[in-house]
Amino acid sequence: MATMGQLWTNTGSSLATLMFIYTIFKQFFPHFGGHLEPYLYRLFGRFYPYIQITFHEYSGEHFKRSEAYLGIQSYLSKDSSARAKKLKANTTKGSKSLVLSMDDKEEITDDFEGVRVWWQSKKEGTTRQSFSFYPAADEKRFYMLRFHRRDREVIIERYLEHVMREGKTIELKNRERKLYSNTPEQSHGNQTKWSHVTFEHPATFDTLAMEENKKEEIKSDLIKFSKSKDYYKKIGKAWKRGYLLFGPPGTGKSTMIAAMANFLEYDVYDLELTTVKDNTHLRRLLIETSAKSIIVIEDIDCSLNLTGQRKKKEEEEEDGDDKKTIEKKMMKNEGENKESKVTLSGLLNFIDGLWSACGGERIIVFTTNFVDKLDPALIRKGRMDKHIEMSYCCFEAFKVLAKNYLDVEESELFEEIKRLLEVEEIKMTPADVGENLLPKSEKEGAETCLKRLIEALKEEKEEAKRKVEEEAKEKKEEEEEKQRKKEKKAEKEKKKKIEENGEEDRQV
Ligand SMILES: Nc1ncnc2c1ncn2[C@@H]1O[C@H](COP(=O)(O)OP(=O)(O)OP(=O)(O)O)[C@@H](O)[C@H]1O
Ligand SMILES: [Mg+2]
Repeated sequence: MATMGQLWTNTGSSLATLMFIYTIFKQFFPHFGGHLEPYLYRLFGRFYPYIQITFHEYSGEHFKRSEAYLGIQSYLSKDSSARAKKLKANTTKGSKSLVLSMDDKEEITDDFEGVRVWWQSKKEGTTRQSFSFYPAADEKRFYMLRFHRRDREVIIERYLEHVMREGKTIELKNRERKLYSNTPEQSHGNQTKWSHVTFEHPATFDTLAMEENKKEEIKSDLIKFSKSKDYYKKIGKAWKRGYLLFGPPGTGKSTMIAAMANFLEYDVYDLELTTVKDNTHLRRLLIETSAKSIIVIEDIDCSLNLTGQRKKKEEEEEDGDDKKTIEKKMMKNEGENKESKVTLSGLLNFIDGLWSACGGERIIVFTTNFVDKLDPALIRKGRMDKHIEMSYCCFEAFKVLAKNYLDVEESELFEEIKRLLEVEEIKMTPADVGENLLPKSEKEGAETCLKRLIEALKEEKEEAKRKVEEEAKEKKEEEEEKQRKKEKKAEKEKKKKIEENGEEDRQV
């Protein structure tokens, strides 16, 4: 004999079947039994053990597609392309590839923590033929999530959050990344000051010529940062990190930024400080940046004219509080340079003032060729948390370039190159090494390119030798000049003293 439980289950499933038939029936005869519907649903609800949640495509104002709907669409795209029989392909604005999602009336299942749920893509709307720019006016699309009521807690408390998080991640992965730059204010009136193009720089950490352990250190630092949302919250710090890249021109600072952006899949905001009118404008630009982005200020020393100012400072006063003095200089700079009134304190505020905490998950990168000339206040830890020196090409870095440029991992010419770089300590930037390794015609093989590099390195050595000799000569001449001046001065003083003594004798 059937137990009571089984009886209820059977009744429940029969009612569910009835309800299903009724829904299909309704699609063909939409006006039938409208007044009965509330009673039917109430009766049905008593036995039907499932809960349904709908997520509409357009909710709220401004015809903006709902974030939840888009998140679910992305989340389901990974499963639906494998499981659903009818798929729909879409190009979404800002997405780099086609988004496949299940077609209307399709259903797929999903499992989470041992709980099964059903997702259905649905559409409701009029059959009337009309024209509208907004599909929401005629058709209302939505996703319907169905789950057993005993799983309510798991779904509400964890599953939905999981869907949104995963969906966001897929969305971010699929989106076209952008390179923003700030344009001079006058041409844009009150509109947003960032303009953008698609970011397509091919540099990656694999193509970056650098010691392997240094690369790994930077990569793990970036990964740690991107996964530390809760940690930053716990320690009460805004979720951002500052990097200072310094080194001579052509050592890969800009390339490193591109590699970082590609590694983290972040957007890049290239901030040109000289076109920023004042501190308020700078703050506004910061607010307009999105999360998951790298804000770059290249050649910070040139942007704020700190080097020139610093020279004057050294002449004027030997010691004193660095920050105050530079700030003073920058105030002066305001008068001299009508175009930009950004001050050091404005920039410091930009990096770690209260506004900088808006949005979160941002990396700020400064690059400079002259790290010693920068204000210590600007680059202290906490503002620029990680200082990375980009230096001349070492043998390990050369091997990366040889592999990338020539597909060569071993060659007998490597020994000579190693000797020149390590024993002779010849300094050549990765940019120059790369240029020498680059085949200049179809006929040029790897060996020709490597030999060209060896020649160039030797030339560099001669050049360096010449430079050292020249510098020594200049120094010697300077010393001699100094000595001459000193002797002249001593002679003058001696003469003066004799004259004074003679005067005194006469008076006596
Ligand atoms: N470490 C490197 N690894 C791979 N390629 C490099 C590296 N350094 C330089 N290059 C090559 O040299 C070119 C110039 O490098 P990059 O613009 O990154 O130098 P930089 O340090 O930013 O110079 P600058 O100080 O003048 O801005 C790049 O296009 C890249 O191809
Ligand atoms: Mg650069």
